[in-house]
Amino acid sequence: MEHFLIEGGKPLCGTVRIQGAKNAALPILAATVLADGVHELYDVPRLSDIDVMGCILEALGAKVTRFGNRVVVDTTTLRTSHIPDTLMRRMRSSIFLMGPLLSRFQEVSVTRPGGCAIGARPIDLHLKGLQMLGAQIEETGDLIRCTAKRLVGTTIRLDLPSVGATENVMMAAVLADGTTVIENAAREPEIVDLQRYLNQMGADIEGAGTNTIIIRGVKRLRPVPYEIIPDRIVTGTLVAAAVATSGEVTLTHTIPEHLNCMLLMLRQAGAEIQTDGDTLWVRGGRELKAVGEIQTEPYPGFPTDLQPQMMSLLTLAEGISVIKERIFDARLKHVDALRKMGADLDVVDNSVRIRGVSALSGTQVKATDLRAGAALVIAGLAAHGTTSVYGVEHIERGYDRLDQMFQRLGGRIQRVPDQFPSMESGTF
Ligand SMILES: CC(=O)N[C@H]1[C@@H](OP(=O)(O)OP(=O)(O)OC[C@H]2O[C@@H](n3ccc(=O)[nH]c3=O)[C@H](O)[C@@H]2O)O[C@H](CO)[C@@H](O)[C@@H]1O
Ligand SMILES: C=C(OP(=O)(O)O)C(=O)O
Repeated sequence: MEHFLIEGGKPLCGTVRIQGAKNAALPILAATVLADGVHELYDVPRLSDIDVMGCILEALGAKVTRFGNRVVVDTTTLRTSHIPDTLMRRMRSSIFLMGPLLSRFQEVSVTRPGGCAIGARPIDLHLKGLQMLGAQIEETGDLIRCTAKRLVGTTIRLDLPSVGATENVMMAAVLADGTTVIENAAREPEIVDLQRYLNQMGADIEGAGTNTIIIRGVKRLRPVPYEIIPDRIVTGTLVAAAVATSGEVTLTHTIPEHLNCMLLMLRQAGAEIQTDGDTLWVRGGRELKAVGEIQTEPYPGFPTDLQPQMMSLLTLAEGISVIKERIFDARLKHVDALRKMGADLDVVDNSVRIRGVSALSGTQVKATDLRAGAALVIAGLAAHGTTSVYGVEHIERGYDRLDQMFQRLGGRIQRVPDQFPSMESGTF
């Protein structure tokens, strides 16, 4: 096992190109099973979650090959719609295959997906959506078997705007008979990207990005080459790191408007931010100011996937800020590690009251999930002294070589082997 060893206190400086978006690439890879043929996807980040999706597609019979950031998926050899439990459990996004496999094979069998330990993450809305399209669902022990001779379009009102359920229903409905309307749909940019991809394959979908998505079923789809959008969460992570270290960073290959809510907060905190087309420039002020209250919300609100990183930054902002996590019920596991680094944080229910301190100090901390890991790396880069961040495997789910990205910005971060295996097992 390896960990990140960070020598903090150096402002980040320089230019980085942002990777393709994990949360766009995963459903798009799942959607390849909707059409027979050879699919070419560009700007697919090198992440462990993408590797797991590749393994699942191969277990289904597809051939998956990576050439740098281009991934080629040949779905002509698909032969089964059963996903083994060991693969289902490896990430949340395994569930994205349910809708497309049901559409292609008229049946799919899966177990519950795994994923980061950030709270209960039921799949009731996914199942309800598929049922409303005409699927029969049987649960035997851990196995969920879903069958449908025919999927038929209907109006589906989601109880809450779930990103995954919106995407799963879109993918199941695209080849269904008639028209499906998803009301109270999630509006995230990755859903717009999925719509764009499916439409280029021959689908007839409109409304992604609003809370009503209309999917008119078509007879067939065909493979098309497609480039994944830039990752807004990685962009936000780098912006937060630049501001936390009082650095000056230029990010290329971004879509700045996907981060409007966070950029507004950072300007309030004292950062200077400019955008020009797909380039985002940020300079952290020397004195950071608290920002009042931030609540995580579905897009276009403040993203839960940037909450831990924003918290790291606000631990250094003068005054009191409050962050309330409203999407997941257990996404505050980074709080203890930040406290260990000297942050002044009080937790009440799902709210954290942050009293800014003048400095953090380096120590040994452990990432408990993907974005918590990114937050601890930011804290380490800003802290005095040396920080060791364990749990790198969580970070690799969503960041394409995070250490090298920060090194390019002058960050003193290295990936080093764990000397004491016991560090991995609970000395934190
Ligand atoms: C691969 C991917 O795109 N992951 C993102 C996606 O996850 P994911 O699609 O899993 O997140 P959802 O939008 O579905 O979850 C939002 C909330 O809805 C609840 N819920 C969801 C489905 C369901 O059937 N029943 C239910 O109650 C969840 O427990 C959670 O409290 O959106 C999240 C919210 O922006 C992000 O943090 C994740 O990074
Ligand atoms: C929670 C996340 O991802 P997933 O839904 O894949 O677990 C994330 O990207 O922060």
